[in-house]
Amino acid sequence: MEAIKPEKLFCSEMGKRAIIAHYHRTDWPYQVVKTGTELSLGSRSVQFIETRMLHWPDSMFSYLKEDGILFSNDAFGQHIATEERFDDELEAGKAINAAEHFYATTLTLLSPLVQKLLKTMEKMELDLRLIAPDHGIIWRQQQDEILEGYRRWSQQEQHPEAIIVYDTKWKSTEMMAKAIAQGIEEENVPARLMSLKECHRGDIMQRLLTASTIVLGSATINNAIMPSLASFLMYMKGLKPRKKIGAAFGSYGWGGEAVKQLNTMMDEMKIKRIDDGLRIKYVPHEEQLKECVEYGRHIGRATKADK
Ligand SMILES: Cc1cc2nc3c(=O)[nH]c(=O)nc-3n(C[C@H](O)[C@H](O)[C@H](O)COP(=O)(O)O)c2cc1C
Repeated sequence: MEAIKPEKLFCSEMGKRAIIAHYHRTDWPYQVVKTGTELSLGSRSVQFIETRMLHWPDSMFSYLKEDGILFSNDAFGQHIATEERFDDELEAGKAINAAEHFYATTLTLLSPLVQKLLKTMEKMELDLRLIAPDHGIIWRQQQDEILEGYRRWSQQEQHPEAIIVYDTKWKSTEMMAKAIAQGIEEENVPARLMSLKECHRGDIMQRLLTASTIVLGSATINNAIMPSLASFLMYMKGLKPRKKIGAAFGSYGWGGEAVKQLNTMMDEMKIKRIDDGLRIKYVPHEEQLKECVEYGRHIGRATKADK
């Protein structure tokens, strides 16, 4: 600011408050704008549309009417590092995939606001020749696809698929996870094993954005679930995924509290639990693995029955 010395600094009221909270400068030339404000730049004009909480309080779209460019702030963005500038310069599907990851890890909890925003945009009948988010690539070919993606993701549309998120110390819970996955697939429902030792929590949330079923597995350690599960579930809870069904399992030695704790956490997240879960003492033997397969089939059937 000291170097540029702008004549005016256009921002929303919330933007002004945020800038002051960061830089503590009340003397900068703020010019507060809001939805509907139009700013003439000579041969061009900018229209502002406030998009509060998408995903910061000060978020705002700026629309350059004459060129059909929507500077969309965080919306429609991606966490992607690439030399390319435009969606069509990336290999097919890569930009949408990155946008889906961004949505799953940043916007899921704000889905009701996204739905409202999409309606507002529809009413405004914007000519969207370019959508330029703050971070990520610019959409110049796949505008319809990204808007359709936001419609589906914000409505949390899902398909029958079970994501098995688990951790294990000595592999008994993993043996259970694999047998449960087998049972789910025997019911012709896709099952994806996601070990917390191998998968990033963001990647799990992306898969969970469109999958109907979450199956949580943990060994009991010190009367509790494993720390990796606790960390993942805290993250997941914040993102507020909706319309899920769930189940829990785990190996234990004596008290076996983990499954009960997983159940409680699912209840807190309003996940519709299939039942009270499956626990096996120490290492599962052949008959118990069959029980796990049967439990998987039960989850598969519940997944198919869930509407
Ligand atoms: C450090 C440690 C603490 C444990 N604490 C408990 C416990 O509080 N309650 C329990 O039921 N089992 C406890 N166990 C036993 C494990 O739950 C049991 O060995 C289980 O089979 C491990 O499953 P895994 O092979 O999937 O890691 C503990 C094991 C370890 C290594």
